Amino acid sequence: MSTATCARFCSPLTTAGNNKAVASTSSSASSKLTTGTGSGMTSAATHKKQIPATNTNDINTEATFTFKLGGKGGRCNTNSNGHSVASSESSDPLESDYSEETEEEEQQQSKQAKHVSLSSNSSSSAATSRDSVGHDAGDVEKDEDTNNDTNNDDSVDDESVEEDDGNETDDEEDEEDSEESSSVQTAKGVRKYHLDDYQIIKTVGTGTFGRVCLCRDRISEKYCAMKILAMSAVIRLKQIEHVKNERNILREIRHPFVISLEWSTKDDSNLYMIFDYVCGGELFTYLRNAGKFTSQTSNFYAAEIVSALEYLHSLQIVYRDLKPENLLINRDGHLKITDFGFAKKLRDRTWTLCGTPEYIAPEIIQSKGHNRAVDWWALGVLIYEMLVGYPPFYDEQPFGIYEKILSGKIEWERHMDPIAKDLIKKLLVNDRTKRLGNMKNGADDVKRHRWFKHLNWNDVYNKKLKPPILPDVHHDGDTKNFDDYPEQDWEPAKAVDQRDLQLFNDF
Ligand SMILES: Nc1ncnc2c1ncn2[C@@H]1O[C@H](COP(=O)(O)OP(=O)(O)OP(=O)(O)O)[C@@H](O)[C@H]1O
Repeated sequence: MSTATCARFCSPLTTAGNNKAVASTSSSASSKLTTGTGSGMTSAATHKKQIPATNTNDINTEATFTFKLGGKGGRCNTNSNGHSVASSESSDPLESDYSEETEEEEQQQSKQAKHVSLSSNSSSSAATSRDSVGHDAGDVEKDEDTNNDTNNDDSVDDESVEEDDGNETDDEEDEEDSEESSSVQTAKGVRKYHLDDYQIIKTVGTGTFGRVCLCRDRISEKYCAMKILAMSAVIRLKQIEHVKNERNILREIRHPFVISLEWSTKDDSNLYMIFDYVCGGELFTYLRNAGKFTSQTSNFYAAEIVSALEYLHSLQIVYRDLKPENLLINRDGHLKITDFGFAKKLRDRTWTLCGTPEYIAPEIIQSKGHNRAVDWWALGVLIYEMLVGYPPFYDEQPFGIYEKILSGKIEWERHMDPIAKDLIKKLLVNDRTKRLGNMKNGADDVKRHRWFKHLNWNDVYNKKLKPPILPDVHHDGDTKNFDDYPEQDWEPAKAVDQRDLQLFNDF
């Protein structure tokens, strides 16, 4: 990596509903790009914008694959606050990758996509970030995928149509329950949940549509995290189906390294999701503080992610937003993957452009249609970033990042663990049918790689490995590992009208 800088754009954040930027006393609201060495950074938010400087003498360049930058590709849009979100060009707020597309629609998309050049808007400054980007399927192209992709026997791609993974997991809620309360079967019997059960304590994170607050369940006295999404913002940014996907998928899954959704509800202005509170903060912060992780530390986190990805993929869920910002560390030092905003259930491929520029797989950039293989690609990027301190494909503009991803050139640190390097190379394979994890043995191929040779995977799942980092927390509700966000700026979201409310009927 020839440049020492990496743009980690931390965009201004919206308060729930009023679309007003949270006062920039929160350092994460500033979007200045900085150069750093990993030391001397003062807050988690500052770390978010820095990538340690590279010693250019310490690297050599090897091409692991070569691919010509094609003329087609996707465009990343950003909202007015700088958060990158699904395209607002889609005409229908309900249109999304959740619905099954007809052949005619796909042809139409293909035509539209021919007008979308990779360079078009992708260099928007706001998208120069590690924010997730999403793009409605309506603007992307179905690729015939006649590449050598289909020639490999190990390929798990088939030509089946993407599943309508709509709200098939929805349960009918008890009709007597009001919007803001519902009865849920718990281990201790049926519990009638109500929003008033939760005492909001402090904001610990903000996102595109609202914020995440530490709160306390007055009944169980447990700390939890409440994600509050302003419906008006979700509608405006055409993210209705992504939010429903997130909730539906979270309701279906349970895994030691995946965030647990306890309950979800809505009123006439917000959607609410209640999670376990993960008090250690983001892996991202620890990585920026350390500069880079040892092979052993990286191996520990990678193993927990492999375990989680294997589980998600077994349920045909592709996660699509793997990055250190979405990995939280629990009090016990184990990981919890959070933010399922781009997760999707699918049988084969999907065409929605989403992810985070540095972590996006080539087939997403090329609008080839993508599947679970994108998660294995992102794992390769993540392992590299943990070991080196910055991602393998970096540029100040997304276009530059995409060019590098497609070029296949990776700069390797001279003293990098050769076995880890071998795994990364096998994950960062442009041809997804030859990518480790996406071949006929699935996750087993990754689990059997030499870098993981010493592991007993049952021990991984059962949290028997010793975590390399134990967060500094004094109690379960400790917020010291999160930034401070000004609470006084948080104006209540405005209620949406009945028509808009109906869009969330099944939430
Ligand atoms: N269960 C949790 N426990 C502790 N902190 C959490 C939890 N869930 C989320 N957070 C914090 O809140 C932040 C925002 O959460 P999340 O990424 O789910 O929101 P989002 O609206 O989807 O964000 P974005 O718009 O960036 O995708 C996280 O980065 C994390 O720091």
